[in-house]
Amino acid sequence: MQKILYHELKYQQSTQYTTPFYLLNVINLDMKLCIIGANGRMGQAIIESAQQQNINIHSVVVKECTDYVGHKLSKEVKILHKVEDGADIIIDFSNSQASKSNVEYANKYQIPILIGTTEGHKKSDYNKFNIPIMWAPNTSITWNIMENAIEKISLASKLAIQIGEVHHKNKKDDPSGTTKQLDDKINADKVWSLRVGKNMSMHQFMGINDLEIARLEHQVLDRQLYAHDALVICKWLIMQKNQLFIMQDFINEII
Ligand SMILES: NC(=O)C1=CN([C@@H]2O[C@H](COP(=O)(O)OP(=O)(O)OC[C@H]3O[C@@H](n4cnc5c(N)ncnc54)[C@H](OP(=O)(O)O)[C@@H]3O)[C@@H](O)[C@H]2O)C=CC1
Ligand SMILES: O=C(O)C1=N[C@H](C(=O)O)C[C@H](O)C1
Repeated sequence: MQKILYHELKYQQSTQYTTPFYLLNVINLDMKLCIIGANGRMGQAIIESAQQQNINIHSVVVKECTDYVGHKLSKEVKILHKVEDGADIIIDFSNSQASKSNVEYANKYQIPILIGTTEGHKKSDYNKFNIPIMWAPNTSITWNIMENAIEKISLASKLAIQIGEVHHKNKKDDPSGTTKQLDDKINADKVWSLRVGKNMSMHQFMGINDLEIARLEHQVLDRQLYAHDALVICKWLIMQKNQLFIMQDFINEII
């Protein structure tokens, strides 16, 4: 019998991103999706991921569009519904200024919304609404589990803390929304950021004292990760009550 080496097996299995088992009951739900910022890097990744998962893309919003009817898509997607005519959920990866008015709009038509944008706005801007809202500066489920661990480590041990991030050169905000949120929670002693290449996305934590060094790092190899996990979160969000949620609410309930 031919032996398959462990690393070969892993390689064969890992060529496509698969949904972790604990999320399968969430992912099987049906929903009609609206994507805001559909022509951007994340918008395109969401379209691709939704198509792979047979999720119904109901409507899209791009910058030039003023009446919330999708048009001028750079990928071929056939959708021309108005958002308010039947979308179950809105996913917003445009920019923070747009997000503020998008949430007003979502609230008017009672459509749950995931806010994926960073920079220039804060969670408390979205306290006053009566729809399910997810505030998600980083939609990676793995990262959010790590963020939870980092918070606990920072509380439990006396460490000098450094957090850092590396992102692609086209990223508009610096430091990243993820870094800002983490720093608000753990009050790091040093925060650094770098902008390199086209696709880079990495967050890092290091805590140090005389007796130990703790390091955690999360590197995203493809935006499909953020897109896939954002869609899982949307499926969870449409079942929730009218409230502002953070990613830790989702993590605590699902995992
Ligand atoms: N939560 C998460 O996990 C992640 C969050 N992000 C965040 O998502 C946001 C988008 O990132 P990315 O896709 O890389 O950026 P892009 O610039 O590639 O995409 C943003 C898109 O939104 C469009 N846009 C701007 N204003 C509006 C508007 N008023 N209505 C509709 N569309 C609009 C832009 O058009 P134009 O180019 O013409 O201005 C562009 O097509 C950023 O804030 C980023 O930090 C990114 C990755 C993961
Ligand atoms: O713009 C990006 O790319 C990313 N933005 C988010 C952030 O600002 O934290 C999430 C992730 O880092 C990718």
